[in-house]
Amino acid sequence: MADQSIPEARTPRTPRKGKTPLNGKTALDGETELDGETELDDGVSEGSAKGALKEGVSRRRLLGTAGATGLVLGAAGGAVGYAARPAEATPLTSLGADQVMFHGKHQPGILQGLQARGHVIAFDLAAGAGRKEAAALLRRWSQTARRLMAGEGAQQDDTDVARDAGPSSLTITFGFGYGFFARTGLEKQRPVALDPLPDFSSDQLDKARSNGDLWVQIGANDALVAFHALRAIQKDAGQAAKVRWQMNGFNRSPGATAHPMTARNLMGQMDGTRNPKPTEADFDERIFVPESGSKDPAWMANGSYAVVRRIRMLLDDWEQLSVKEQEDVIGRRKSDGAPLSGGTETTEMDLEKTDKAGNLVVPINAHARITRPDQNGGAAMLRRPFSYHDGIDADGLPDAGLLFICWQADPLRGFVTVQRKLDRGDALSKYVRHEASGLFAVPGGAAEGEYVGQRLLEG
Ligand SMILES: C=CC1=C(C)c2cc3[nH]c(cc4nc(cc5[nH]c(cc1n2)c(C)c5CCC(=O)O)C(CCC(=O)O)=C4C)c(C)c3C=C
Ligand SMILES: [Fe+2]
Repeated sequence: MADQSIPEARTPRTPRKGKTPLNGKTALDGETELDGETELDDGVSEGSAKGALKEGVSRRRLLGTAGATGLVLGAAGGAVGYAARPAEATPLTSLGADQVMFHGKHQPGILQGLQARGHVIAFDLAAGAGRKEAAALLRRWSQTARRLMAGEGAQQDDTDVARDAGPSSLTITFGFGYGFFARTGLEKQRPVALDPLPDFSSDQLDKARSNGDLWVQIGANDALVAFHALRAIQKDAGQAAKVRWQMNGFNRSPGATAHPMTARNLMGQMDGTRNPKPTEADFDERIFVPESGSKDPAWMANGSYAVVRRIRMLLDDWEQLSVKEQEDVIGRRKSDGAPLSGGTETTEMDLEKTDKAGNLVVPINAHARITRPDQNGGAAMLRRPFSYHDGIDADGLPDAGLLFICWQADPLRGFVTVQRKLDRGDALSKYVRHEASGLFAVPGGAAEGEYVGQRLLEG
C-alpha cells in the first residue's frame, strides 16, 4: 500500500453551515476569529474512521468490513448517531467532518490525499479589469475559500447546496496563468517557469479549453460540497473575470475499500504508487519553490507550478488488450501494482531483469520504466489527478480519461522533461490523447489575515 496522503485534515466539533451568524470575526473578512477554528479537536484526522473512533466504533469494524458491505457502514452510521439524528448537535462522524486548513505555508489541495470529487475552472480577466480588480477578486475568493473549507456558508447569497454537510476535506487552490501578468501590468513579476509549454508531437490540444489568466482547483469528498464551492467561486468572479473553461473529475471515495490503498484510474491501474513522499529528503525542493536561492520571484516562495492536462483514454482500444498486454504497457501488475520484475507494489523495479529467453521483463517502452526520475535526470513531480467522464461521444465512445494534474518546483525540470521522453516512445501513448493543457503558478499559502496572491498583487 502506498500512502498518498498527508493528514492535514482536522475534525471540527460541530458542523456549521448556511447563514448562521458568526460567533466572531477574522482579519481576512473584517470579522473576528471563529470559535470553531480555535476550538478544534486535538487529534489529526485520518479520514472517516476518526469520528467513528471518537464515538466508540472500532477502526477494525469500520475499515475492516467497509469494503465488503454497505450494510456494515450503515450500521456504523446508526451506532454513532449521525445518520439517525441529523437535527441534533451531534458531532459529524463521517468523512464530512474532515477539515483542511485554508491558511498555511502551502496552499491546500497539493499535499492532501486524493478527493472523491474535483472541479477545475479557468478564468480570463474581463476587459477593463486590471491589478486592482484582480486583487479584490483574490481577496473575495480567499475569504470564500476560508469560510467554505471551515464548513460555513458563503458570505453572501449562499446557495444552500452544502447545507447540513461538514467541510468534507474541501480544498480550494488558486493559480495564475501566463496572460495574467500582462493584463495586470505585472510582467516583471512573471516567473520564467510560466513560459508556455513546448508543443509535443502527440498533442491534439483544444486552445479554448487550455490555459487562462486564473485557475481554481476545487476538491472535496462530497460532490455537493464541491459543487457548492464551484458555484460560489464562479459567482464571486462577478464582472472581474469570465469563465474560459471548466472540467469535472472524480476519484474513489475514501472508505470504499477495506483499507486505504493507491487509487485506480479508468484503465484499472493503480496510479500514484511512485509519487514522491513528503518524508523524502528532497521532497520539498522537488515540489515547492524555496524561500530563497531560486530564479523565481519572491512572491512564489513556498508555491508550486501546476501542469494540468486533459488526457483522454481510448478505452475501447485499451480494453481490447489482454491483461498481460496491458501490464506490459505500464510495466506493473494490474491487480496489485507490483513491478513486473516481482515483489509487491512498493518493491523497487528491477530494470535489468530478463526472462529465460533473455527479454527484459519490464519492456523497454513501458510507461513506469521511462517515467522514472533516474531515467530523466532526476525529474520528479507530484501527480494528483482526477478521473473524468463527460458522457459518450457521437461515435459511441466514452469521453473519459484523466485530468492529469502534477505539481513541481520547476515545470521544465519536471513535466516537460518527462513528457518529452513519453513523446519519443511510451507504450501508453497509443491509448491516450492529450486534449487540453494549462500551466499555472500557484503561490504559497496565505498567512492568517492575508489573501492568496497578496504578495504579488500588493508587493
Ligand atoms: C509527463 C508526465 C506523465 C504523464 C502525462 C502521465 C500520464 C499517465 N500515466 C498513467 C498511468 C501511470 N503512470 C505511472 C507512473 C508515472 N507516470 C508519470 C508521469 C506521467 N504520467 C510518472 C513520473 C510516474 C512515476 C514514475 C516513477 O517514479 O517510477 C503508473 C505506475 C504507478 C505509479 O507509480 O503511479 C501508472 C499506472 C496514465 C493512465 C496516464 C495518462 C492517461
Ligand atoms: Fe504516468
